[in-house]
Amino acid sequence: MPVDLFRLISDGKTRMVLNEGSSSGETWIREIDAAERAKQKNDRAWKFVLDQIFIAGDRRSVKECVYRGEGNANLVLALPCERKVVRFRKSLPGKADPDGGEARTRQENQFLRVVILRFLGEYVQPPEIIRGRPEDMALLSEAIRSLRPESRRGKDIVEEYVTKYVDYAFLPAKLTDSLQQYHCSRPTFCVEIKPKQGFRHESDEQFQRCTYCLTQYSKMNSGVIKSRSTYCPFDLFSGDAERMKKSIHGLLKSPQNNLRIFKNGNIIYDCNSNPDDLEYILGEWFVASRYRSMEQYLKIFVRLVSTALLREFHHTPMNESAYCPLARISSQDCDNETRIEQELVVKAKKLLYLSDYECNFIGGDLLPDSVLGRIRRMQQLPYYSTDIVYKIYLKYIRIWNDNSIYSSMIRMHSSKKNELPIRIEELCERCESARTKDASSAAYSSVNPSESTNTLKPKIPGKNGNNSTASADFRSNKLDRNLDETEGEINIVITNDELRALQNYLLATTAKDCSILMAFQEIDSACIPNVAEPNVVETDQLSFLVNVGILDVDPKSIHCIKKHRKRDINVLVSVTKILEKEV
Ligand SMILES: O=P(O)(O)O[C@@H]1[C@@H](OP(=O)(O)O)[C@H](OP(=O)(O)O)[C@H](O)[C@H](OP(=O)(O)O)[C@H]1OP(=O)(O)O
Ligand SMILES: Nc1ncnc2c1ncn2[C@@H]1O[C@H](COP(=O)(O)OP(=O)(O)OP(=O)(O)O)[C@@H](O)[C@H]1O
Repeated sequence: MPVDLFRLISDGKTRMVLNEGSSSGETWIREIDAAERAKQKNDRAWKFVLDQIFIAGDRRSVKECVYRGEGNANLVLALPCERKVVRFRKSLPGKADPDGGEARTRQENQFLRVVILRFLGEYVQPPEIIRGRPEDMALLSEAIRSLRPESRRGKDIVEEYVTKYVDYAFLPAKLTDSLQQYHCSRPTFCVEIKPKQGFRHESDEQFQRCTYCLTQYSKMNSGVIKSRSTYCPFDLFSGDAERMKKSIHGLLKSPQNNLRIFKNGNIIYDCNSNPDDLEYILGEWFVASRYRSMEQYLKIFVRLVSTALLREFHHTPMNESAYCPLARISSQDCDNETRIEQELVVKAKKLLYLSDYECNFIGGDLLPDSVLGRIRRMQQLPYYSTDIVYKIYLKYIRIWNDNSIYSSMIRMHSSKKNELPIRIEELCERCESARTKDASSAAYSSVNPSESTNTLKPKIPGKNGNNSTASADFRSNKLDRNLDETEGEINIVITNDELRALQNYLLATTAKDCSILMAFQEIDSACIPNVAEPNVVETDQLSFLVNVGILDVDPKSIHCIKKHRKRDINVLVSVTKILEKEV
């Protein structure tokens, strides 16, 4: 834009330029006007967010009901007037993205719309992106500090780009609006389950226990939990009534970070609760039931939750073409180089065998459009064994980063045939030309969503093989990214199948870490509103309106492959340590 024009616009004299203007000047002005309108709209949206969070007129105290929860990466606050939540990315001190999280947030949003929706359909509702002000983040962070669990306070909310999602702890207005005529205002109860891994590939069948059950040993060993849970994801994903009941009982007994119950958006049962409180909680929930014993309450709870997990709520096309098998790999890719030390594996296997307990890996039928069916199907995406995925990771990590891997994935999933978007030779040329450019130039230069899908910019390795910009990897703030000297070679070309294996492994990881939220509101059977049939569940002479959503479907950083390798070794060490004492 010409400097004079810029000055005039920033002086607010746009009309004058329009009168004199050239056509290109007018285009600039239209763009600036649109940008200004968008900014004003964003500022209003942000103010509305803050007004719902802070106590009126006091920007230092938040309303108690707004803190919803947090995980490792994000903190979530409820927006009570809108039935929405706002999700803030957390960062370690000094590790926030320099662009306020803009590039990452935009790519995550695009990943969700283009890739995730094709797997999980309408169980996921894409968010709205809002840009807050850094000074408000500091105020917010201070004001909510006391509401946060001690163990999560190491990270803070700093980045100004935030996302606003539907609040799945409540029913959507389209279901509840019709209730108003019946003056029905019963509380909404919500059950959150983080089911974890309910499917494993044949190539990963090493142990008689599943990843979740094995991870319990390392959590015990590190003191995160006091006793191992009896919950097994394979039982939940089996679809079999008895096995599901067993798994739900396991979750209630030891909720850990896998089960939470909310009443009107407030947490009433989680890992900090006493299981003895359950009787009171369920009694309050099923107050209209003619039953009164804990056993009977549990029966209703299990039926209700199982029905919500197994029922088909939405029918949207699934991305079946993503499941085409990978080419067979050559025998040299199966060598021992990147396998976990066999001695440790054998020892753990033997101890697990002696412990005389195994997970039931038999997977039952799930309806394809049920929430469990959708999640399990995504976990089934083809990839080579975890050993080989780790090997591919080490081989290419100097060339591929989160930005390049997800840009290519988004392009692949946008294409009708699900083809890899780029010829491998083309990628090579790009790597070569990128390397000859100034190593300090940004690998992740595009924050424009349309650009980020159309250009693949491989990362430019720095001196030690480290990435030249932080933002090329989404979760750079929480991973040790100092690559060993031996890791990665630059002059090698990834094959289509290797790239697909990496991408599918990451997608499956997202599906192994997402959460399901089920909201229930009891209604009189006499006044069942005119809503779609799947949203009404009738059990034990009670009727409920139900809604189911999936959350936390963020793209996983490519470096989680390395993290998983460490986790798996740690798990086996913990298994041997604990079982040596037990068996
Ligand atoms: O590796 P896992 O299976 O222990 O899963 C991690 C979760 O641990 P969990 O076992 O569910 O307590 C972990 O959850 P917590 O922090 O333990 O609540 C995160 O969800 C982590 O994802 P990310 O690194 O934040 O993207 C999860 O890491 P990813 O596996 O998704 O990379
Ligand atoms: N759309 C939503 N509606 C209702 N509650 C939500 C929503 N999104 C998140 N929450 C609540 O906030 C909590 C933390 O959110 P989220 O799972 O996104 O955090 P995270 O840091 O990404 O988790 P993880 O540690 O699994 O990576 C959830 O467990 C859930 O209770």
